[in-house]
Amino acid sequence: MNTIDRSTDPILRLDNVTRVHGTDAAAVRALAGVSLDVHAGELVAVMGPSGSGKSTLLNLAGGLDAATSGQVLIEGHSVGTLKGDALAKLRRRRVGFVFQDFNLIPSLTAIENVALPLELDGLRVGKARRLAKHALELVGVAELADRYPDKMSGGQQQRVAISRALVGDRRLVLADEPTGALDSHTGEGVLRVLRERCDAGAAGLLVTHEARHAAWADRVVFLRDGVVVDSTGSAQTAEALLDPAV
Ligand SMILES: Nc1ncnc2c1ncn2[C@@H]1O[C@H](COP(=O)(O)OP(=O)(O)OP(=O)(O)O)[C@@H](O)[C@H]1O
Repeated sequence: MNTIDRSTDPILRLDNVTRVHGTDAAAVRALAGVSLDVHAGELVAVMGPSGSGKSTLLNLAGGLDAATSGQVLIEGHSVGTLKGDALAKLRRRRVGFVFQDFNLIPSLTAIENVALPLELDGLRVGKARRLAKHALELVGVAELADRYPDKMSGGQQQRVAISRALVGDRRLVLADEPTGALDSHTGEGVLRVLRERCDAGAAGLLVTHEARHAAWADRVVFLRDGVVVDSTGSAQTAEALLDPAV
């Protein structure tokens, strides 16, 4: 882990963000007044019980969802003011997502899936494929380059999805339980890649239920009922909060 320069602007800033899903009697306040900065070089773990707002936080951080109030800034760009193409471009260029359910496109091979965001951005196919190959190598699945998702195990699909999140020069990497489908050895490998990407200058948010995964992070933000109840440098403390018996 490296020294984080907090004197510069953060790559991700959440400023007093509230998100209410639904309206009237059905309204659920998933996040309430959350403020969080994630700087270049920093990996922040987000922990908390089911329903505490972790996925909502990640979706807002990546511009997949809009805040009810407050502001989300990615590299200084206010996500709430962007619409349509401009928002899609910001997400494609600056944000890498790793979802729980992979979201690979079934009709594309591994390398095509990874190269797609770069090609959408106008990179020439050859260059996009070279970068995609490198991203697959990083997580140890280069030999799967020409395989389709339905011919891969869950763990292999997950690693291809991680390659897609890391390809190019995304400065913000958002991962929701990225090791869910992996055995513990492969899972650790994926976290190491995420850690290395942050050490190389990206900012990362990692949602996890496991304290040993949170231990890869520089600090842990603990959510309960949509509120940050603790922000700590130690995964140990977070573990104790999750389970008072620890
Ligand atoms: N689209 C939605 N419509 C209505 N309520 C929602 C919606 N999305 C989330 N919620 C509610 O918002 C709250 C936070 O949900 P969220 O999925 O962010 O929690 P989480 O911590 O990620 O949970 P888990 O660990 O189970 O994935 C929950 O009460 C959930 O039911």
